[in-house]
Amino acid sequence: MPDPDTQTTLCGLILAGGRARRLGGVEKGLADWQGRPLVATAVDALRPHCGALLISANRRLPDYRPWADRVVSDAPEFDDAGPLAGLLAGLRSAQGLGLAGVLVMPCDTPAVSAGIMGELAVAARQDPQRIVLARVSDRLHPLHGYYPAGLDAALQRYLEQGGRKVMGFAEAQQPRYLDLPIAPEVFRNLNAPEDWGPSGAD
Ligand SMILES: Nc1nc2c(ncn2[C@@H]2O[C@H](COP(=O)(O)OP(=O)(O)OP(=O)(O)O)[C@@H](O)[C@H]2O)c(=O)[nH]1
Repeated sequence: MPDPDTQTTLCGLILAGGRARRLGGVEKGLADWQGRPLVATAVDALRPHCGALLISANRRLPDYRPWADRVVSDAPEFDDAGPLAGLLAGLRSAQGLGLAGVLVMPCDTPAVSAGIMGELAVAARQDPQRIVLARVSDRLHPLHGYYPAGLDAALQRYLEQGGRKVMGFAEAQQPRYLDLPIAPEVFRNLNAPEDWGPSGAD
């Protein structure tokens, strides 16, 4: 019997399309983090598990291109609709590429490693028709998980009806939860200059 872990090709999706208001509008994914653009940390975490890697971005697209196979922008009708708009663009691309679904993470959680995303990838390949969400100490992380490509139509409807909550969408689709035995701080995201330490973000 074929090993399910190797039979399903996933599409990586890094969300970097937000306006980073708490950072004063700096392009967060391109801000320096330990000598590289922050987005590079998410590339490291996703690349080993994915047949194709997408970055969801809405500004400075050429600067993201070296880091991914494709940069995808939000549909104009969902401008400023939040992370779900980026997820929809990713699901549509995965469909176009014939891939099962997207293994997603935001650009701003640099401590989330390839090992952690690998655990989510294994869970996704066991049942590629279902959403998988990371859960750490009872807290859900719906932007770290797996979404089947075939949910694009349902997500489009949710957005058209004004839905903007990632958990609201995900929980309506009977997701699986993957409990990760790690410290909650690992999922800390960078939002404000002080999260970079005394010098702040560039
Ligand atoms: N494609 C896309 N991604 C988004 C959008 N809004 C937020 N994101 C991404 O979703 C993740 C979580 O975003 P937030 O922290 O809520 O928003 P942010 O824009 O990063 O920062 P704030 O404006 O300070 O809240 C980040 O990786 C963002 O880049 C959006 O409208 N489109």
